[in-house]
Amino acid sequence: MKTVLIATKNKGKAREFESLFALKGYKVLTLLDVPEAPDVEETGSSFEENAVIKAETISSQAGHFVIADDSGLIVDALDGRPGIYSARYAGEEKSDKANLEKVLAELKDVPEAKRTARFYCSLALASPNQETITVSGSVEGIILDEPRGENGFGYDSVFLVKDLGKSMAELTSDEKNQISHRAQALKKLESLLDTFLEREKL
Ligand SMILES: O=c1[nH]c(=O)c2ncn([C@@H]3O[C@H](COP(=O)(O)OP(=O)(O)OP(=O)(O)O)[C@@H](O)[C@H]3O)c2[nH]1
Ligand SMILES: [Mg+2]
Repeated sequence: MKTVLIATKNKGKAREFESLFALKGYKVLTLLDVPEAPDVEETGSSFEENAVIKAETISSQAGHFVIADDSGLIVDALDGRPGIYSARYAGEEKSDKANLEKVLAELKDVPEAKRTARFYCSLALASPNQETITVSGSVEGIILDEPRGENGFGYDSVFLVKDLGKSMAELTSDEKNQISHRAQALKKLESLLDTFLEREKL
């Protein structure tokens, strides 16, 4: 079976990539399968820069092609925060619960009309042999005033998907994988991936 290595240690992302790539006939490995993998420092100032840093660092160590995901929540009333700091918004321990509680507290007095937000995902495809490719996807929503739903991870339970009237955590994983920022970015990567992998053989 064809295998793809995703340079992530995030369990929620790993699950989603496993389902998304299963449809294409790929087995997914992540850095959760490589306990000795280093933590790559995200020193970039954009999602794209961080995705490229993670993909290039891991692909040069692994010696083959790798995909990395840098993603997060952009809240308009918070001037775009938590943005690239979404994973660590409430501190280095990376607690999903503490992160979303911090966002809810900051939006306490903000009315619904001003609670617009989007999830954004940048994917980078890197190899020691080729120029790195990046693609992105996003999905629009509104930040709820309390969590709804049990599925997903991160901020999903407070993110009302504009077009569906449900929080991201009220969607099944299949439903999330049809509309999410990650799914949309991956759709764009799909055709590029085939060409990229053909060139790897040259
Ligand atoms: O509710 C959510 N649904 C999503 O679909 C989603 N995608 C991203 N996020 C948030 O953004 C951070 C990424 O930060 P990030 O790209 O640096 O990843 P990470 O540090 O968690 O893992 P790694 O991939 O870097 O190893 C995550 O931790 C989450 O807080 C999401 N929240
Ligand atoms: Mg990270």
